[in-house]
Amino acid sequence: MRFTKMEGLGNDYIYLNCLKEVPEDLPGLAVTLSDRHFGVGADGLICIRPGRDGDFVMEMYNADGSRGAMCGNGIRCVGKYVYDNGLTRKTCLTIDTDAGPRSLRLHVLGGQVREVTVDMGEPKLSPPVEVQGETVYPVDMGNPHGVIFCPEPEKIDLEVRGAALGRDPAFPGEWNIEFAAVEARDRLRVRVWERGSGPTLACGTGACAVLAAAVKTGRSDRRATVALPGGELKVEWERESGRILLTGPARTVFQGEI
Ligand SMILES: N[C@H](CCC[C@H](N)C(=O)O)C(=O)O
Repeated sequence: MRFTKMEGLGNDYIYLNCLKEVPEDLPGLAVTLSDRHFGVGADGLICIRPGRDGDFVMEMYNADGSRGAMCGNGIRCVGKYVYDNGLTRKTCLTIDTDAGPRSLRLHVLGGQVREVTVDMGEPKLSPPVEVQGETVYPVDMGNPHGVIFCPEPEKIDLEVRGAALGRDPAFPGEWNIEFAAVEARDRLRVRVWERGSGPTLACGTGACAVLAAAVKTGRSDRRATVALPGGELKVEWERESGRILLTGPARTVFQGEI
């Protein structure tokens, strides 16, 4: 089986072209291939399938085999994959996800996609909750996030603190947890613990969740740069449409066969 390893700000997934056939036991395959010692190594597995309402379907699995409803870094790489591999010539396309269809605009340079803008839809914010002594801002980006503002996210032990919060009974089904510092009204610094994958170098839906919570609480403007360990994402929460636009890179690392 051929695969393509791709990354968006170091949030790396293994991509399978499932347009014609779908391997059995995708959750099990996600676990096996994501292993960074005995497998290919990744934050999870993404299968590209024929579109339902959109042009293609993105089916995403975390490294522990659990299904993810939406993936901001991953969907940018799906856009790059289908264009660079000649599966589409469209630079504006729709990708179906478990969280619903998402529109992409591919920025092509030299015949290859370098950067992608994704319409991530409308964030759904709930009132803050006090959990384990933290004020957590729940934001649904099609997947569940808990945002915590703090002065130095870099000092957080994500394996301990992120896991404990993400698995708190207050958050049914486990949540993705972001620790965010506000550097300026147009710049946020974020560290992420992802359910099903652990600490990651970046999280696209998480970056959107942080911006939404920061705007809602008066901490930031509607357009900001979100700086993560793997790099920077541009995020804008449009006042008119109420939707969040996410812009960032997408890169192919290597192709392989298993
Ligand atoms: N890394 C992804 C988010 C994965 C979320 C996944 N951990 C889940 O919700 O199960 C992103 O760039 O948006």
